[in-house]
Amino acid sequence: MAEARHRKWHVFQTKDELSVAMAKYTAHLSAKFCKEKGLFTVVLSGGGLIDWLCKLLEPPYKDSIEWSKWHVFWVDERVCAYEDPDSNYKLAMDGFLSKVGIPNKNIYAIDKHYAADGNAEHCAALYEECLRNLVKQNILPLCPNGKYPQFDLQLLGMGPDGHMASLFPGHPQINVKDKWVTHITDSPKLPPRRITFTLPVINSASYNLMAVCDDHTEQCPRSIADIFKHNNLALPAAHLTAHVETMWYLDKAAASLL
Ligand SMILES: O=C1O[C@H](COP(=O)(O)O)[C@@H](O)[C@H](O)[C@H]1O
Repeated sequence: MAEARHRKWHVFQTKDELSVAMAKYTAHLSAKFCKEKGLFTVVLSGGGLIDWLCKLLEPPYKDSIEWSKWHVFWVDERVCAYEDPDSNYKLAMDGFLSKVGIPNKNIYAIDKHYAADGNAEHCAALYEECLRNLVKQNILPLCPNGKYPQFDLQLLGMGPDGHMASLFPGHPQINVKDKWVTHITDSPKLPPRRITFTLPVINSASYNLMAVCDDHTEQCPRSIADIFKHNNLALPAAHLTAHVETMWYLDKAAASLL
């Protein structure tokens, strides 16, 4: 494992090895937080990540993880119907969540009706309200500065252009600090309407695990090199930190320019 500034990282020879390590990391934190607090708050993203979580559906994890204590959120969501193939909720439900015993009430998706209507602003406001209610119910704590919710683990991905969640290079959402959840209606990656956690919320998590596997574009390894060698803050993913640990899992191809 390598470490620089606030970042730790591992490079894996294959996606399969990355996936095994991601399952181990997640299972370890699940056991730790379930023991300490009686619950585990996990934030998912969309994209390739859900595929790479598949090892959690295999022994020894599938039967040993205390799924009933998980509370699941999305760091960003595409504002479309739940059934739409673009939906991050659908991706996670079909590929992961429907296969484990997490109670439905512990799965916090964006509002179904505003999502189907494409109303990104309302979806963001209601998702923030949902998080604020969970703080009142003591399911989500606030981070030490008292301003933002603190999730136990966020499982993040990075787009080849260096975006994370739905914070895109050159778009103003990266600067929003007075909200927990904001929205975008002109995302450069389709679909255009999305909601996203703001950067201070993302960085308030106890543990952030960012997984990046090259998708055979030249842009992805270039963005990784830009972040790791030059700390190029024009790329939103370069801003990633966490309260306890910021871990990057890279496959060999994504790390090829390091
Ligand atoms: O649009 C999105 O893209 C990013 C990265 O996805 P990937 O397909 O390059 O793995 C993802 O993390 C985010 O949640 C999603 O909405």
